Amino acid sequence: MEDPLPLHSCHVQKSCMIINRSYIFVHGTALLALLYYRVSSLLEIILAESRELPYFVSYLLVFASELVLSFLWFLSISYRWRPVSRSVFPERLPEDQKLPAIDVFICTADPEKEPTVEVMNTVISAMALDYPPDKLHVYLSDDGGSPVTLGALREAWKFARFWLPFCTKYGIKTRCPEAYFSKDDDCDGSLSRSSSIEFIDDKKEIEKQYAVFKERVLRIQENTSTASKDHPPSIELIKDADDDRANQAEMPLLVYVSREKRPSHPHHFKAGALNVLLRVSSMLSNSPYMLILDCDMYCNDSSSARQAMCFHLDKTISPKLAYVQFPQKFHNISSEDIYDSQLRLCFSHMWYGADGLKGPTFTGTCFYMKRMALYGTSQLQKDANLAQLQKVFGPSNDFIISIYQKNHTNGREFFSTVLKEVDLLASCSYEKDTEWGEEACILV
Ligand SMILES: O=c1ccn([C@@H]2O[C@H](COP(=O)(O)OP(=O)(O)O[C@H]3O[C@H](CO)[C@@H](O)[C@H](O)[C@H]3O)[C@@H](O)[C@H]2O)c(=O)[nH]1
Ligand SMILES: [Mn+2]
Repeated sequence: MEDPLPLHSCHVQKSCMIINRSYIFVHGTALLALLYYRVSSLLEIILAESRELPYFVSYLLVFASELVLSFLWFLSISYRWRPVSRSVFPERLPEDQKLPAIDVFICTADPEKEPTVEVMNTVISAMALDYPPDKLHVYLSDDGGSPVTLGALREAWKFARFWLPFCTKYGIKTRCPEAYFSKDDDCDGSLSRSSSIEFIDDKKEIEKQYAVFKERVLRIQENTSTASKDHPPSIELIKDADDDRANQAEMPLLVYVSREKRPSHPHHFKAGALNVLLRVSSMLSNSPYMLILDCDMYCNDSSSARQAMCFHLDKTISPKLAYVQFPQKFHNISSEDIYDSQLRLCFSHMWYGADGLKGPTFTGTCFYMKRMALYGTSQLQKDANLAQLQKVFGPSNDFIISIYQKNHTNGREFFSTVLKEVDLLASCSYEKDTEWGEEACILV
């Protein structure tokens, strides 16, 4: 059988590489000449009979600082040595039923510091990714255990019921509602022009729904108490009031997860929250890939999941690939951004160089991760017994089974049957005396 067509291609940016290497050669030669000059002058000073101590010390300090700067420059060569760019071919991906499932992990901690409407926009944009809904599972971790976040998430689900079909019907590109409605043009969406009158009516209607959604979230914020550092685990499957399963099948799974927090136990901030999501999701969906997002991010390209799969499913690189990192784009930054808080240098330049050597740097958000890469199972002996596995992964046998099972499930059907196990996996003492945080974990 013929090899399938590659899902992605990688090109070395040749002209850029030639310019970079010429520059490295010129700069490197100048540096070597400078170092030669410094060393020989230093020897002259040492050998001279009338040596002035202050002059000698200051010369030494200047030389030391030049050595440090030269070393830093030397390290930066790696970003210029072999820049590459990659193209993806999502049209070559297998058909929807054969695509692997994805769990989306979103972390939030405090509704007073992280505006709830924005957090919900992140959730909605993830639910609206262009990916089969039965293969998409969105988990919101709420470290504050706040009724505000839970109430708002229920409202987000209700709004998503209108928003998702609207995006699909008109091929909307910007699937974060706040970003979509704050744009002036009506041209987002491949089908918006062809059926313009219907589109304008539908857009007005969905805009009204969005205003209602925001209003309800603001009302929830007025009436309920906020974040706490001392609360039991609480996991809820978000669904319609009538729980009509057939109807809900068109929606991704949406789960609220608030892990147990006690002042006496370390919670390891975002990394701790992600590790809980890793365990809890293994009981409900166990998807082989995960998208990790901070609560102030949104998916600005709905095709990102399919693009990521072009790398994860490409047999030429997938065995060695742990994550696909997307760049972060920053908004609301001062127009006088003199320190480049947008990190443009990183995303538009350094990553291409890093990718040409070993792969781009991990930024802690906006990446599609392979679940198995986090469990560290390759380090384990093949014939490890249950006691050894519990030492690594903790006391839950169901969780250990899920690691080796590898098949994806849809927790909507059996949520109530795994609730007890899920509570154990989200408890604050679960990782005690295990290798979580060392061998099996997310560290961000
Ligand atoms: O106890 C905590 C603390 C934070 N978070 C969440 O973690 C994310 C990042 O926290 P934030 O305070 O916004 O940190 P930043 O400095 O903005 O984070 C940047 O830098 C971190 C590493 O330093 C990365 O992990 C982040 O992805 C990156 O956006 C947010 O969604 C928080 O809600 C939790 O879930 N629990
Ligand atoms: Mn942040």
